[in-house]
Amino acid sequence: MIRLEHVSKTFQTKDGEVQAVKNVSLHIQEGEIFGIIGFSGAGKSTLVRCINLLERPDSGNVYLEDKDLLKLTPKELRVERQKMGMIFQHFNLMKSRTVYDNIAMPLEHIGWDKNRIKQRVSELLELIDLEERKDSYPSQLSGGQKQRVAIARALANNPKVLLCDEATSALDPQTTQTILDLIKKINREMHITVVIITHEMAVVKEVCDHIAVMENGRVVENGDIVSVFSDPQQEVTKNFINTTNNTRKIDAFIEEENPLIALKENQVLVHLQYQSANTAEPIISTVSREFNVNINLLFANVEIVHDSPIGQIEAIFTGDSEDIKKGFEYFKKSGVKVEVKKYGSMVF
Ligand SMILES: Nc1ncnc2c1ncn2[C@@H]1O[C@H](COP(=O)(O)OP(=O)(O)OP(=O)(O)O)[C@@H](O)[C@H]1O
Repeated sequence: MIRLEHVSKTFQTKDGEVQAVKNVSLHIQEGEIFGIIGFSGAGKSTLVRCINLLERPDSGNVYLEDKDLLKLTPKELRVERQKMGMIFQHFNLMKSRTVYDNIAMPLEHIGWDKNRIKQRVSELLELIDLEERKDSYPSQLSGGQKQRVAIARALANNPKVLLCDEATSALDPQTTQTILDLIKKINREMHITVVIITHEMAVVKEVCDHIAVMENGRVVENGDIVSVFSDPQQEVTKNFINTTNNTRKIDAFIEEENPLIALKENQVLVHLQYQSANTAEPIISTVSREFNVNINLLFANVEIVHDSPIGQIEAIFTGDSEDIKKGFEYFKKSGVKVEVKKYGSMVF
């Protein structure tokens, strides 16, 4: 649906050149919700603006349904752009226009007649559940309501793609959830491909099928959401994942030599990770029973990513080193990942 090939974008500033996007290639499939995540300044906004050519890349190609957007005439590009709606962190609504008029605006621009506009706007007001607020002005709406109006405006012209630039970053968690539910509904029921850029892992975890992680203008990791969550490769990805759970607490405990994890000589501190297919409890009790290893759970966390539970456990194992090793083998055979975080004084 959308293909970026070797896209780069550099800005000239008074302090010199800023390479915002460096040689990025991505393929966004039709019908998916694709998340682009990265810390502030990673280049996410610039990249997403290269998709609809709000920013023109310096080099590379941008394809929408196999059309190379950079090769189109201005008139052809206007037609292709209509296939992409966009929403923003601060909604970008026209303050002097009512909800109805904000949604109608893109349709007026392309010359629809009043009756056709009226019918389309009422469909959209129903979709966003704001029929009774159609005569309100943006200043009379909450943040979540404003974003719903912005979504309706972005969808007015029946686009095939919805680009969301930090669309929930200005909203509280509960309102974020209602906007994410609406985006999911639009994706599933209207078959609109969605690209979400965000710095919030919780957003990605909730809605995305696929994720690309950006750092310093590059895409450093890219894959389906469950694979990236269950087996992150890059440090930056691990940091993002840890923002949604408490496993990084254990690293802080290790760092500060917290007494909670002071180990005796026959103990090790272990991180276990498992997926839905291998629910941990029976495996833990089997290892404990069969290999005579005492397992004391410190933290446990289960993330539901795309309806698939991914569990993380921090535990202290106590026992003979040979038995603990056999226990590790049993976990690995059962599909549970094992990482020793800290040793007592035993030798493996
Ligand atoms: N129009 C511009 N002119 C000059 N520099 C720019 C421009 N737009 C972005 N940049 C710079 O490019 C880099 C990437 O910015 P970008 O906004 O794409 O990152 P981001 O990941 O979206 O971050 P944020 O979430 O903070 O918006 C930053 O160093 C930024 O200062």
